Amino acid sequence: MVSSILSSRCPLSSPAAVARALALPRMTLACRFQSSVPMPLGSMAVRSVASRNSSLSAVAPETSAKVIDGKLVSGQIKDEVAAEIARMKDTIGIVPGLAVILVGSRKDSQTYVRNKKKACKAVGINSYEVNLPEDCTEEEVLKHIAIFNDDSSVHGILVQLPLPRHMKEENILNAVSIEKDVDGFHPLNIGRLAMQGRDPLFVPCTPKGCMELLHRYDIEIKGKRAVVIGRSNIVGMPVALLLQKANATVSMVHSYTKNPEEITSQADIIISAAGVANLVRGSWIKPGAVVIDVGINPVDDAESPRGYRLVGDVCYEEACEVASAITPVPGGVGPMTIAMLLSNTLESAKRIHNFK
Ligand SMILES: Nc1nc(=O)c2c([nH]1)NC[C@@H]1CN(c3ccc(C(=O)N[C@@H](CCC(=O)O)C(=O)O)cc3)C=[N+]21
Ligand SMILES: [Mg+2]
Repeated sequence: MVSSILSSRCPLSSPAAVARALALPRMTLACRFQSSVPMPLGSMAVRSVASRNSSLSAVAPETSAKVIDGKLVSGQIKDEVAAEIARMKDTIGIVPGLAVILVGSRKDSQTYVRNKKKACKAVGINSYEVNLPEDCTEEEVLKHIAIFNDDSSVHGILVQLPLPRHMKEENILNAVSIEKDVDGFHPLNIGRLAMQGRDPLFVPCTPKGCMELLHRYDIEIKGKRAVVIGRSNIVGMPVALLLQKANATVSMVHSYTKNPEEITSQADIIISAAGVANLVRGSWIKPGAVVIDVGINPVDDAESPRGYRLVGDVCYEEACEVASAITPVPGGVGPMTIAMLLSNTLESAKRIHNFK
């Protein structure tokens, strides 16, 4: 399965992409790392155009990273999940169910929820959705969680994050039954993830998706140096724990890290979840390193129908010339997050109904 994936290469950039890159740095480098990391804006644009031009004329294929195709792998995983769901339905007549609670009307959250529902449908998971207004009370959300906790047709419960500011995330996440916590955000599941010799009932979807990509591309983790950029509860922290459990030596880089480039350039594996476009430059990456880009940053783009497009945390074109393998954005970790949610929901239904 992997051989066809392994041969796909970083695409050469189009003239339009070069033009966009010139406009990019000014918009995107206002990041929280800026005070600690000197990033010469002018030289970046010049350097990246120079490297693009050379790659347009003649680039040895060996210098271009393998693309880790999350879209492709997520499709394989969805097929596997769909087959298991069909087998379960045929054998015991049970169909897995996922309940999604969305509070407020953030456009990005609505898009994610819509995509999750679509993905459920594609693999045969029943999905249930509750939409609550931005100004509803915490009690209202807790009430719906309680209903889903007690509903035997629901095997997974997901409360879309972020929640409105007036709610305490901890109270909400605490209320989800750990048996149905397909996001893996319940403190008990996180606590077990952190402990040696214990396993959570669920591993958070995005971190699990990153690990699954490394595994399916036969990238060794044991004994390797891994650097995680960002320390969020939903990605940075849990993915660092998973890497550690897989016997990597793990460092965390965050907004208070002095000279992050010095740390990242020692890494065999970089997982970036900072939420800062173009943070990770080519010079931050050790030649041959594997780069997993979790960033999903909107940048203005008049040519795109939505008026913006999504980029990761990593300067993709620069990284392609240094890394041995890299995930694109879109088409990398994003689709894997959804595939892992489906897989966690199936796993939950199998466990609840003791289906092997
Ligand atoms: N309780 C909770 N659980 C989550 O798992 C959760 C959440 N809250 N809040 C927001 C983040 C973000 N997230 C993504 C899911 C899919 C893509 C995805 O499919 N991205 C596509 C393309 C997206 C596009 O083009 O719009 C890609 O990268 O190729 C991205 C991001 C889940 N999250
Ligand atoms: Mg992606």
